[in-house]
Amino acid sequence: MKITGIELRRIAMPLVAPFRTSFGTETARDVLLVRVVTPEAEGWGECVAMSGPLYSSEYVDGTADVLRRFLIPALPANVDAHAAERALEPFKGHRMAKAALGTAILDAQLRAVGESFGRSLGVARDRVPCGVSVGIMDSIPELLDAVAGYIAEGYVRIKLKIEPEWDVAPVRAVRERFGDDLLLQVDANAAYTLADARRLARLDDFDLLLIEQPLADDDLVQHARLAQMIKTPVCLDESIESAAHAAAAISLGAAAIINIKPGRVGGYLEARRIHDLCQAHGVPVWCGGMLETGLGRAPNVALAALPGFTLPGDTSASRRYYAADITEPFELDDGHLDVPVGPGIGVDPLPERLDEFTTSAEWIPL
Ligand SMILES: O=C(O)CCC(=O)N[C@@H](C(=O)O)c1ccccc1
Repeated sequence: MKITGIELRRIAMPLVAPFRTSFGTETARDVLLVRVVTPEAEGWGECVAMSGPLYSSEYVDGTADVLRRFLIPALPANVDAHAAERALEPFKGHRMAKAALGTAILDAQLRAVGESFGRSLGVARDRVPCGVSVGIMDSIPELLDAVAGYIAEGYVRIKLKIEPEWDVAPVRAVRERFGDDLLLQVDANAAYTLADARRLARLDDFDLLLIEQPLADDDLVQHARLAQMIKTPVCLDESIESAAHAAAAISLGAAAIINIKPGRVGGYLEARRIHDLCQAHGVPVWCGGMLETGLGRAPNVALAALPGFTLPGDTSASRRYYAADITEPFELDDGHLDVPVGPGIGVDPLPERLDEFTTSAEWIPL
């Protein structure tokens, strides 16, 4: 495929409510979108990097810079998703930037031949069960109201953000209010250390599906030690940036479950490799979220339909974060989202909505 040019478009998307995690509070997303233009088709990729390097080392201005100065100029004249992945290999890290570019190329490539993303992955399901992520709140009554609302909307799994001083009490309150059958898990975003093991072991009383990223992103050995000290299965997110990381985590016993986020691991080709590796080792995976707009949500829902995704992911409806999405909104139906069936990622930005949220647009001719 010959790329005519690439657009780097920034949009500002207000969140319906502040979203608080152990590393900060989001009230709006400053999103970088990559649009790849070829004579046959256009493709879109959403970069999941946050405004600041708090979830990972990447941040949105940095991804735009590395795309403009290094990644885009490195693309061969004739490119497809695999060739692009090979061409970007020499550049260290910047996986979220690589993922956005690679996804836009993959989307254009699939649209050009009329193949859906799900079909290209070989998924066998046409819809996926959806979980929802619930931020840290100011009080437990407020948390219980929020959880009640999401359960009423049909979400099949609740994930609670936790941090020291907001962990055992909120989890106990949710368990007591909504019963033992509720699929419930927690996400610490690396807020604890091994010194907190005894505190984290108190969560074993609540039959959680998993505890996500309890310790530092760069410490598989400590996670393996913690896994020996608590009953709740350890799930890794920030620690897993590649199939090699996943293999190391599995062999060390640092992860019983893995959260796959295509943006975090450099794109959907690597996400697929991690899925296949985990399936070979009997390690369940689920699809994480980074507050994506519909452009990023669509390929995630297709990915989540692969057989190894046996746990509900953070593939929530658009309305969980946005009053108005830049695509037709993803709507929950009986706790599920339909896998898009159109060519490529299967959704298109709504032009007037996209323009409404655009803060900058830069055209890079190739
Ligand atoms: O549903 C979503 O898209 C968000 C799910 C979620 O909780 N994402 C968390 C995470 O650590 O996984 C996150 C939030 C904000 C920023 C980065 C990551």
